[in-house]
Amino acid sequence: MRTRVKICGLTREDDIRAACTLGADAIGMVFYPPSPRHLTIERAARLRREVPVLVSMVALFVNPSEAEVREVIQQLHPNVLQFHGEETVEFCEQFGLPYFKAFRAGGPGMETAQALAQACQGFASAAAWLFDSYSTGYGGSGLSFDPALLDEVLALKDTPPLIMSGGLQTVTVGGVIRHLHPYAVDVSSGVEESKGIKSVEKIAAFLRAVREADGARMG
Ligand SMILES: O=C(O)c1ccccc1N[C@@H]1O[C@H](COP(=O)(O)O)[C@@H](O)[C@H]1O
Repeated sequence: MRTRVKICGLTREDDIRAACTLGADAIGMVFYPPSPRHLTIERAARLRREVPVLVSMVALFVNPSEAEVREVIQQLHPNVLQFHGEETVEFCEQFGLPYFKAFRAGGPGMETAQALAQACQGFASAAAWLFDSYSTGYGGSGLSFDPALLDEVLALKDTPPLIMSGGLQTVTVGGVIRHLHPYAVDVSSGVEESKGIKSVEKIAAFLRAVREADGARMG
């Protein structure tokens, strides 16, 4: 199966058009005010029109209120919700939409492979488990993490699909795909010129690297 690609933290129409034209499977929009990639509902509504049918729009939150999530759902009709904070499983499930639960590997309560696997198992209803590095800003940091922290997760049976993120770049994504065989990869900083400003060349190179790694895996 080919590796799906989510490009996250887009803030410009041109970047969304380019990412979708080049073959991204999902576009992430950030609804977390401290992030330099944060979008207001009004801005996101304009960007939403650029996401073509059959490409997923993922709405990313960090410890949001229920009302904030409902407002985004009502106004923007995301295909998937991504929860990147300390949300509970009950909170994530209540919206009736598929959701990705992000785990910040190496962070509080997830310092070991065993603790990380235990944290994940509480979210069996997630559409995917997403693995990011730990950073005080919650994500989009460009930092990677030690893949050994995933050892126990990879040994689990019947898990939701796994999405790898955390400082992925064109030069590193191939190795991640070859070693971990994730369902998808998620990138933000690695395809940017500056925070929130994507580079079409970097997006193209990243997608090329994913296809090359998939080609090598499938022989
Ligand atoms: O993109 C952000 O600004 C962001 C803010 C808060 C939480 C998560 C955020 N993005 C997610 O972070 C990871 C890793 O990003 P990077 O490639 O290391 O920059 C990714 O899953 C983004 O969806």
